[in-house]
Amino acid sequence: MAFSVLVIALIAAIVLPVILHLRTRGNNKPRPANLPPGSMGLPVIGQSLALLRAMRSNTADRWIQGRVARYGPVSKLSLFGTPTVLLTGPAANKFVFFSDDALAMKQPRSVAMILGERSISELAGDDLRRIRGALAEFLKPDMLRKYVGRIDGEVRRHLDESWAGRRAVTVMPLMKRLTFGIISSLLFGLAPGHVRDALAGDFARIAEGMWAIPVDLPFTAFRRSLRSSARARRLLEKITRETKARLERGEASRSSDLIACLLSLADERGAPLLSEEEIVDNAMVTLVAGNDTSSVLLTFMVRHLANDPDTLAAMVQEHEEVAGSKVDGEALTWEDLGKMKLTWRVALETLRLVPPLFGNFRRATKDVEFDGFTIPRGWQVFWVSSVTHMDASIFHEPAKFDPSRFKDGSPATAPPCSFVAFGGGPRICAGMEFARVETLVTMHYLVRRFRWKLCCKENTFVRDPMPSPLHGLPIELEHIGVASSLGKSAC
Ligand code: HEM
Repeated sequence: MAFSVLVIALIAAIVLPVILHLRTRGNNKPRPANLPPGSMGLPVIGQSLALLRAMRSNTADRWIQGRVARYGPVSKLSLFGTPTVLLTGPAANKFVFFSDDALAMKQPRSVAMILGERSISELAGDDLRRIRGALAEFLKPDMLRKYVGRIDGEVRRHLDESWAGRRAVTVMPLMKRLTFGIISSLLFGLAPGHVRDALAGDFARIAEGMWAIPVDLPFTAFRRSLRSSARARRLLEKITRETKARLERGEASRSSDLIACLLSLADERGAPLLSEEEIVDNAMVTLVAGNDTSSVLLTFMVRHLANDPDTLAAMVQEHEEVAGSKVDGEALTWEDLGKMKLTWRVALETLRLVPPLFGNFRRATKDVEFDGFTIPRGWQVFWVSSVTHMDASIFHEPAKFDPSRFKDGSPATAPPCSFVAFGGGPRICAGMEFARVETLVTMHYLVRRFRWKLCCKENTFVRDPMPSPLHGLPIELEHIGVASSLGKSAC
């Protein structure tokens, strides 16, 4: 049964698109002469399977570098059924991030089916500015400073429940649980419990489907993702209705959570700034964008610190100084986070070495030139972070973990758009500050309560599509005795 479904899926995924491609080939407009070098591979399939395979075997960086060595920093290929130009290097990154008029943030169609048609990743022009501005209202520092105490409470509760008293833990699933708890509390006001757990399962399946072959047949990752997305959407619609009622009764305010904030925004005529569909789609996209990325960062920080006792010792000192200025059990504040400079440098260096987002796509809205080549209208542009992050001419000894590169917050001598873990330009990660807050708060309690040793000597990871360390990073824990006292937290 499962085998025949697989065969049908393969036929649908490979043969049908080939037929479609052959039927529509004659209608294609002539291609410009100065296309970038590179092969388009097999019709429709192109290099998609090769890239996905390389990501799963942790050789995607090498795969991309192989193309750069062969064709140069600008090359053409075909990914997910669309002709694509791969762009690498700081100048190319800058071009991608600052060419909003010519390169739209258009995800493959399958992603829009999962995340909705009105999400920030699908919109352009005034709609995009309106949605981005609305999300910024919630994600801006002035707002986030109010949430430090709530995040502090989530972190301490998580460590008490899932780390305290254990001799060994597996880091990746725990960090996913923690960041999902934080983000679902702040975005939707969801308390710990089975609704939150069920939603976490749905979002895990949603993420799996986003980089899967988009075949909507039983037992495919894509079908599971669509189903989970529909279920998550129903829950968010219910939460949106309930939040609206609570706002009307004065039981919630604009700063309660993201949904309350978006519902409270009005245009100059007093009409709601966002429709309910836009609120739900953008809450979905913010959760997807913010959950796995932060958990990957925290997991790989734990991994790097296990191998770097000097950096860990310096971080412990930084956090003991912060703790020394507080009453026992008092929650962290925004001002405390400003003192955790070394910890943020460690985070940035971890992001340089293991950027959670391997790269992303744009779509050319018109024929556009870069480096003497034409990128035709309708083609995808694929930017990747790792090639720049591992360029020895920008980052000396690029494979070395060296947080001092980020002494002033950004790599001192690097050209603009060399460090692109958060993207860049007007579409730079909208949740960068949010990520900083949850990372610093988590690390504060982690390094003061535990020491750890890696259980696996082999230091590898796969991308599926997010980086995932071998076996989820099992570690042996040593408790060093700074117990949590949640009772006194500001939460
Ligand atoms: C370590 C953590 C994170 C990393 C590495 C990261 C990385 C990125 C990157 C690279 C982009 C830009 C993609 C592109 O230009 O193609 C992006 C966009 C975005 N991120 Fe993050 N992110 C992180 C955490 C978060 C968090 C915590 C949130 C929300 C709470 C968030 C919300 C968003 C949103 C909404 C966008 C879309 C912005 C737009 O399209 O204008 N991210 N992120």
